Amino acid sequence: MPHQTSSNFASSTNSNWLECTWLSLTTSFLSAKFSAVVFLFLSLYLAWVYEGCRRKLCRLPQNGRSNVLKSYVDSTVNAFCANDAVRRLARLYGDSLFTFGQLGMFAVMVKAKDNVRDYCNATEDALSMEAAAEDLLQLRHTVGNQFCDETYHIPAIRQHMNFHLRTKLPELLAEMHEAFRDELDHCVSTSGSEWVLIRISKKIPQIICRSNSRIFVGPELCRDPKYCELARNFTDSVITWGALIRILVPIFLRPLAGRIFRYFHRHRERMLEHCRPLIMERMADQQKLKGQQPAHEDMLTWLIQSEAPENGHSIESVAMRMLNINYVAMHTTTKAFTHAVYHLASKPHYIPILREEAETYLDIEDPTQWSTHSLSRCIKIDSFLKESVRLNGLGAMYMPRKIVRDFTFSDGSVVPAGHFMALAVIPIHEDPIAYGDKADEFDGLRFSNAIMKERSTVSSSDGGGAEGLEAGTESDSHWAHRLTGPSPNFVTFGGGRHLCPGRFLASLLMKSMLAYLLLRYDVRTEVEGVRPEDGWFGPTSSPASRANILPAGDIDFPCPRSLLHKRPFAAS
Ligand code: HEM
Repeated sequence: MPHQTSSNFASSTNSNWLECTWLSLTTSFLSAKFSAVVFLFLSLYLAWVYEGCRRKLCRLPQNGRSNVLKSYVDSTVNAFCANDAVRRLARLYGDSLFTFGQLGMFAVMVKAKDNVRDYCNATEDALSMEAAAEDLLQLRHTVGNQFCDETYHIPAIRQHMNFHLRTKLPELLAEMHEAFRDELDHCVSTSGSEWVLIRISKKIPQIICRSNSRIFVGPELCRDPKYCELARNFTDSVITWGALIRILVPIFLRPLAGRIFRYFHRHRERMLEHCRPLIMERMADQQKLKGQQPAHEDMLTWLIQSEAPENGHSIESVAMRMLNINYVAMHTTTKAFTHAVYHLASKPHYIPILREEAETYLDIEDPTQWSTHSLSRCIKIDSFLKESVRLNGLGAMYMPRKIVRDFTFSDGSVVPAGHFMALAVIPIHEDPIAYGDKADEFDGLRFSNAIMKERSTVSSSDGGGAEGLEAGTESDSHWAHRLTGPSPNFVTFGGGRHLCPGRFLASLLMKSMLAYLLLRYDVRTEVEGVRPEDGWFGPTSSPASRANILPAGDIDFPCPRSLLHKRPFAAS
């Protein structure tokens, strides 16, 4: 190996040093140039994004928005306190439209009574419910086009299900009765003397799912635990993942994220697996009977009887509609009823009042004997449920719509296309003009008292005494005060074009369940008189129990549970 001399070494070190210096000078010059270029592009990009956001924001109503940065910060902060933020903005801007930010998404909020009317009556080509659902929940990616495009489940509910509710009620009640027994009776004391802790939020979804499914898919499938699990959890997973995809995933990656979601959950395939034999049976039924009474009167039959979509009633199509019906029916009713049970458990002075009404109008020994007529006479139970959903709903932004073309309200306010709009349900439901000074306080008999007051006014002006209008009869028309009666001041079931067609079923089931609970159990919250607080994330709220993450057996866990105590069967 040749040895390097010191002079050689010195000269080579010198030349290396020069080379290195030259190289590092060039590199740093180039990297400075490169950094400058990167910096320039980044600044331009940020300026472009800023300008885009500014333009996007500046077309929205001035109320509720500020400069770009603050608006985006506010929209993130609002995600953790949507209820208080909406209340504050509504107080600040009165009846005017205002902009409400939620995790980088901005919606124009509507509150004034006349604006609510315009909003509810707007056509789909101006304010689109479907586009809003697709966009906000990414439904096309998470559940596919067929789920979004076909809508024949709406006439199936409106025309067939509602028509058959009266005759299907005994089945619904029988299933509810069985479900209550299966879910609660083995937990509660049979002696009727001890209080037993029950995590009621785990029980209510099972009872509602079984009862609804009894008239959707019949007696076998409604008791299948795997089917019930699918029917119960579908909505929550679609809503949660849809929102996460919208917030976190860039547009071009969303189809992939949707595929991954579908691959893991397999909602469509599981629904098909469960329903295929039943749908085939109903289809064969339809062909044989030709106009006669079908052997199975349930939602699957009603779907097949509804006007066929473009590609006919394929098995896949009917299964998708069933999935869609579970999507709208289960979590709404579950949340609404859980809220009501928490109100009842924390305000036990209502129990004797409501129980007395149930004992007066309903058969206390056999709930399957209850009829739509006898349930409609229970106006105090109806009122209690309505008051509960008035104050504790599904969230802060109701009936979201995508603005397809610029929309003008009758008061002249214009909102630009491309944005979202929603009803500010909290200030609407807490409006002192509609509900008086104590609008934000729970008064379980608010609506039944209003009905009684109107009745007494009508009967005294008739001069006919009380006999003209027997308390609790169906002959009088006080529908505005009923749970199912929509108005611009009560939008729990929506209003106008998309008014909930399932509200009669939801109301019947919730009234039956509350009456059943009152007739058979005592109920109170773990901490007496304290209603478990609702959980909020983003614009959605849930009864507190959703935060319930410890095993049900852990009775020391301080999260909300209800205490149920079995009563002797016919005790008053
Ligand atoms: C307490 C329970 C329920 C609540 C609070 C509720 C609430 C609502 C609301 C607010 C809307 C209007 C949505 C909008 O305009 O954006 C709606 C629509 C709808 N609901 Fe319900 N709902 C309940 C139960 C049910 C049940 C049990 C069914 C089915 C049997 C059902 C089926 C539907 C359908 C199909 C629509 C869409 C109607 C249309 O687009 O024309 N809902 N619901």
